[in-house]
Amino acid sequence: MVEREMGGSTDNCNHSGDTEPPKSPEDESSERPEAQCTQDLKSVLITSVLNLEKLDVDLYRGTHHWVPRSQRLFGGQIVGQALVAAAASVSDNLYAHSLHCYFVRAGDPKVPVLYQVDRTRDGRSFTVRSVRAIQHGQPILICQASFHMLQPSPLQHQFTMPVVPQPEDLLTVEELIHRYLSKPDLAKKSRQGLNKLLANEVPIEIKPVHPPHFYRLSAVELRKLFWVRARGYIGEGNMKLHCCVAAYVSDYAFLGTALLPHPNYRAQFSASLDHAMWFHNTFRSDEWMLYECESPWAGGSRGLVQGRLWRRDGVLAASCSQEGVLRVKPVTEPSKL
Ligand SMILES: CC(C)(COP(=O)(O)OP(=O)(O)OC[C@H]1O[C@@H](n2cnc3c(N)ncnc32)[C@H](O)[C@@H]1OP(=O)(O)O)[C@@H](O)C(=O)NCCC(=O)NCCSC(=O)CCCCC(=O)O
Repeated sequence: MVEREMGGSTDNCNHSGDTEPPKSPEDESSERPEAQCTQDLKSVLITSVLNLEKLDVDLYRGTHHWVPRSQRLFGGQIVGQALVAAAASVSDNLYAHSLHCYFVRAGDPKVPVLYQVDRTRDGRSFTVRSVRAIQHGQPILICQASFHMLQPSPLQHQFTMPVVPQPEDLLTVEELIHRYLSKPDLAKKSRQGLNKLLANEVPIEIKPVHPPHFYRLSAVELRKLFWVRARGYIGEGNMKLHCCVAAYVSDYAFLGTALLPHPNYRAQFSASLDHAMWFHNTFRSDEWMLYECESPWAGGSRGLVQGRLWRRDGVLAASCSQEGVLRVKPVTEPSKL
């Protein structure tokens, strides 16, 4: 499996010029001490979704775990698996620092995905890989990923992390749904929809910062903020893997951010057209990170969304950007949540 080839416990994400990769607080905190984590289930993202089968040199096969109701493959899965395939032929002293993808066809959940890697360039400081995700002989995703060696610099800056409640003070999506389901006057259609959501086996834990905005579109808050982490244990060390998990996580409920300013419309057809990520510092995708999502623009049946993944210590871990097709229809009845 590719994971074993990915250079084991090396740190392979870009650092913002530090000589030593910054320790995230969780590495020092006792939030999930290694001893306790060994009792946690190893994340299915690692054991299955991002554990590609090597078929030949630069050719891998990925399987599916969770498929959205749209029955097209989840974009984050294809991006995460493509990054695993790209990283497999990159040496341990290089770190994933960016990726750019186009989703050119819907993924078919009935068949696996093949990942064909082209070793585009091995430069002195930067290495680039191109990946085609293929089903039925046709590309569903084209992706370029770039890797950089550690090159410290005095030039460093970042935005400031938003001030929000800590994850320990918030409820998970599942806890919120159970709270909504306990309402006796909940509309039958809403109850059915929420039970379907509960049945999802999404391998990600989410704690919305503003639950009503998370479920009931309101034009008050034009940003979506939620704490997010991979379900289960991944552990320290292999930053390539954490970048692949972050790629998976970054596409979840991302495009929907473009609907926030339009509470009177809902998506009739939505799909990610592209996805770009930049990895800035080390992080643990199996520890809580704050995902700050906003939409600077929408029009012409498309919406642009941008996201920042923050470590709890305020360090910016990664930035994401995506445009999607958004065909909408008016909301006929207000949310009954
Ligand atoms: C479909 C893609 C994006 C474009 O392919 P193209 O061949 O150009 O198709 P369209 O012409 O767009 O037709 C698609 C579909 O839409 C119908 N259609 C077309 N024009 C209109 C219109 N003006 N009004 C209404 N409907 C229209 C058309 O008839 C077709 O319907 P169908 O015949 O029933 O299919 C193509 O490039 C593509 O599929 N790319 C892959 C996209 C993808 O799979 N992305 C990753 C998965 S999506 C994801 O993971 C995020 C989900 C977002 C949820 C969230 O974050 O909240």
